[in-house]
Amino acid sequence: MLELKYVEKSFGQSRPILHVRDLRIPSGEIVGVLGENGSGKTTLLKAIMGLGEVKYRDIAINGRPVQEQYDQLAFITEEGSYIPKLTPLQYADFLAAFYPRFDLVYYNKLLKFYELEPNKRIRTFSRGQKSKLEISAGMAKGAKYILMDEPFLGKDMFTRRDFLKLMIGNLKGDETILIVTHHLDEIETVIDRALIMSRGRIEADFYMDDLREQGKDLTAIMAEKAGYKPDRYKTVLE
Ligand SMILES: Nc1ncnc2c1ncn2[C@@H]1O[C@H](COP(=O)(O)OP(=O)(O)OP(=O)(O)O)[C@@H](O)[C@H]1O
Repeated sequence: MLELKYVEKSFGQSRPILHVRDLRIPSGEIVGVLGENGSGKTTLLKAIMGLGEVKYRDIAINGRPVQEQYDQLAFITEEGSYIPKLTPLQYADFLAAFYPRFDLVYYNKLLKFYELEPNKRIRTFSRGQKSKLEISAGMAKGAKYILMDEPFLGKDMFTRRDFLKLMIGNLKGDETILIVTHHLDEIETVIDRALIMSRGRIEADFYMDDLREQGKDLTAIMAEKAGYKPDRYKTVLE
């Protein structure tokens, strides 16, 4: 169970960019973290990871502070958590030392699948290759809590589909996954639960089965929660 009792982040005197209270995510859930640009999704994931300063932070995994159990967490981000001066194979040694459940066989399979050169320095990889390495490392850590910030960014449709299939296919069932994305149609059938963020708060929190029972889909509920006005663009053209 990942439990955010209270987390708040703000810059100066302005309105908090993150303000979340009493959010509980039981083990094994795949949760989509959704919302408009600037709604606080990345800030939420970073707060869980303990990255960046926050005003208040009371977050626990199974009742113990997150900072005591970073080996349980993997953060997959476009910014990259790899060590650029290392090669993928050297990086594997580092990962194996830090993550007790690191799966070298799976990591090597992913490197091969993504056609990543194991003995080339990561810093010399293209943006897309670095991103694939980030995913390979993140998925092979054997972490129980996997936080993904826009894992689809800059990836073509087939790479996105493969990634989802690979991710689902390798889960053991007790992993908790938080996935920030704007690709609603692609994750709609993958996630169990959705959080919709707005202005740093969780505006909606629901299970996909309940949404389907109501005959709604993610796009409709997002538009509803965001107060999307289909004609607003016309104010620019007038
Ligand atoms: N250094 C900063 N100073 C002031 N405001 C900041 C700073 N960094 C982020 N913010 C603000 O925090 C808010 C939340 O940003 P965040 O990156 O979490 O949004 P997001 O939901 O991930 O957006 P996107 O979908 O565009 O990636 C934004 O309104 C952003 O302007």
